[in-house]
Amino acid sequence: MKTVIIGYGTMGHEIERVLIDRGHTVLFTVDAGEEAKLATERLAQADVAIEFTTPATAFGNVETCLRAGVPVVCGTTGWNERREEAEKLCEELDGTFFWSSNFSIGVNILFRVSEYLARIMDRFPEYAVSMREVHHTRKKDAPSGTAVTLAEGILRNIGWTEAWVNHETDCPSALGIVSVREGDVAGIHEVIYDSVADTITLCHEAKGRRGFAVGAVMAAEFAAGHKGVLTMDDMLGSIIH
Ligand SMILES: NC(=O)C1=CN([C@@H]2O[C@H](COP(=O)(O)OP(=O)(O)OC[C@H]3O[C@@H](n4cnc5c(N)ncnc54)[C@H](OP(=O)(O)O)[C@@H]3O)[C@@H](O)[C@H]2O)C=CC1
Ligand SMILES: O=C(O)C1=N[C@H](C(=O)O)C[C@H](O)C1
Repeated sequence: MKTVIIGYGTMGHEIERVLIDRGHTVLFTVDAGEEAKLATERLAQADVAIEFTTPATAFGNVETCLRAGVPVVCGTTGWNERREEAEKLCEELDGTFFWSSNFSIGVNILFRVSEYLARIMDRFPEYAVSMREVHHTRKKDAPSGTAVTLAEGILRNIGWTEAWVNHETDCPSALGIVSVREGDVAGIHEVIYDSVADTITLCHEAKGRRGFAVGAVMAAEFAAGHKGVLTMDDMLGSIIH
């Protein structure tokens, strides 16, 4: 598979290592200030592009790939307000756009388990639900994209919750997400149900960034052979359900 890596930072470098390990070719990488490399005729030589940049730049890069007819896998978080626009553009152009807030297999298992637990907790309003996420200090967005996906899954399944807020709260219908930034933490996510009797905690801790990169490359392999707006459910649906 001939790939282009857009965003040659921490994830871009990790993804490059995984691509090479899996026998793929990196045609070129693009970092901030190198956007000229994304000329259609160059980009169009790729089977797939993998985009991990910043909340402010993700939409533009996804649009460029779609207009060049190149399937794009995007892991950038913090640009939810423009994702629907990207999905519409993908449909209009009959392209391929695969986004996930978290490409690691472990977190995608957590997403499923959390929704399952939320369906049970719907019947136990004596619990309060909250979340905590911890990441490195370079992270630009809060709460993390993964925390937002987890929160959306909980809100969909628990009738006594109404909205998430990005701080601690005593409001019983709100899901408070606490974001902590320290050191070089790769990513910790906790979902906590607390009552006077006990506490139930779901926790995922990434041991590094390899798991995100392997998932993103698997997504690129999948995207290179599929059309439309793709998700981890499309890729893993038959395995994790
Ligand atoms: N979905 C998932 O599984 C995961 C998602 N992420 C997300 O991926 C994103 C990137 O994370 P990470 O690699 O740690 O961040 P980094 O800051 O290490 O890397 C981002 C890179 O993108 C570059 N960049 C900025 N603007 C552009 C542009 N217009 N075109 C091309 N490159 C550009 C930056 O350059 P410069 O520094 O010079 O600005 C930097 O090198 C974040 O949104 C993060 O939340 C991270 C891990 C897993
Ligand atoms: O910025 C990161 O590092 C990460 N970002 C993603 C997120 O916002 O959820 C995924 C992972 O937690 C690492």
